[in-house]
Amino acid sequence: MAYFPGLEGVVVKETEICHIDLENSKIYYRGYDLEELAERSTFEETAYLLLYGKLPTRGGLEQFKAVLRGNRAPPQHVTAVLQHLPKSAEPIDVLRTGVSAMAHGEDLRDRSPEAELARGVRIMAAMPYIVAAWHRIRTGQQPLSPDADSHAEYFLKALRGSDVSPLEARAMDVMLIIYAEHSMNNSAFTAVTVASTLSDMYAAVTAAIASLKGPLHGGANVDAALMIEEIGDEGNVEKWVDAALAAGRRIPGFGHRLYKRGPDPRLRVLRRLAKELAYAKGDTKYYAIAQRLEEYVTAKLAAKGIYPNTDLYAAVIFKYLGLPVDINLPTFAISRVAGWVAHVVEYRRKNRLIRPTEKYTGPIGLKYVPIEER
Ligand SMILES: CC(=O)SCCNC(=O)CCNC(=O)[C@H](O)C(C)(C)COP(=O)(O)OP(=O)(O)OC[C@H]1O[C@@H](n2cnc3c(N)ncnc32)[C@H](O)[C@@H]1OP(=O)(O)O
Ligand SMILES: O=C([O-])CC(=O)C(=O)O
Repeated sequence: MAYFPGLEGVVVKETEICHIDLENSKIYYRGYDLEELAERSTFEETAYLLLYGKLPTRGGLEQFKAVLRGNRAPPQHVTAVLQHLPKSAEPIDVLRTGVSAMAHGEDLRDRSPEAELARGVRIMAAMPYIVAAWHRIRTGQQPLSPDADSHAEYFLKALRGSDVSPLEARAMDVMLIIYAEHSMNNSAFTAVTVASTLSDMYAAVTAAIASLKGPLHGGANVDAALMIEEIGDEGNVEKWVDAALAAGRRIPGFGHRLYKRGPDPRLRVLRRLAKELAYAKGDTKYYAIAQRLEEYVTAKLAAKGIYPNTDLYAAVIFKYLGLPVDINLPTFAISRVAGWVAHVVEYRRKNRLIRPTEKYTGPIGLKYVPIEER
């Protein structure tokens, strides 16, 4: 039997959701160039595209936005659960708990793709509230549910409790578009694996959030931000990187299972956006550190197939948007839920239980020894 550690190169499903063209450094959502979506679309429109397979008409988009608006506040018991959690709880863990809690009280017997899609949209709608409410509860403030035109603006307003500039709302919107989907990454695979047992969408998204948390996946956008803060000045980059590599550490925001021959294509958009925000805010320090990191680490590690990934500049952009560092990670989830739900629904239409196998390397035929004789 073939053995592929880390399932590298194994095809688990056919898909029409995302195509990554490694030769030409391009990503397509449902056939549309991600860079064009980042420039011309909105998160709501892109999420609709991922979920329903086509760009919405104006009426379709308005209807979708109304459904999101109508479901921003999760069932009341979810806020009550948040209010009882220890204030030290990490926002990504609280989001996992919040999404899991959303399931309670709902009749989950209908597991058809249509019913799961409707649940997925409700989860997507409520995630910004859960993350923002948790941040406010842990800092002794009341959760907010502000008026806002877009998902991005709502999230920033609910989190910060202050006005959001058009540039900030647009920057968050671009981040949500860029992070929304990326083929069979670990969290999407986790969601699909859970859903393949015919479990429900809440369970699949809860598990996907748990996967995203890890520092080899979404957690890197927190580690990259902490690294940039620790480096503190672009002049310190080389010393910091040399010391980290000498200690056998991995540099967060670098390396990728797919991008071994060049940087992550999403970087082109994010680098530009980070620069725009840096100059608009009159504070180029974090952008300069990321740029120097990109140059120095690439020069050192490209021969090994290590290039910058999305999380390097995502960390810079979130810093300029004023996000507390540990909110970077659930912000990724607020976006990626679009991809998770799209994959679960697509897979459910031709469901087959996911059940790989393994190669046993332990002993067999050992003789049982009674406990008193061991
Ligand atoms: C949105 C996302 O999820 S993007 C990914 C975010 N994750 C990170 O940024 C965390 C840092 N990066 C990593 O840990 C890895 O590059 C991964 C997990 C993303 C991809 O890993 P893999 O494809 O399994 O690469 P693999 O582990 O085989 O690494 C190949 C070699 O490069 C090294 N390497 C990989 N990433 C890094 C890094 N960030 N810094 C330094 N060295 C690295 C490995 O140690 C290994 O070296 P070796 O051959 O001397 O043992
Ligand atoms: O594809 C991956 O393995 C990780 C990644 O970049 C993502 O999920 O956006």
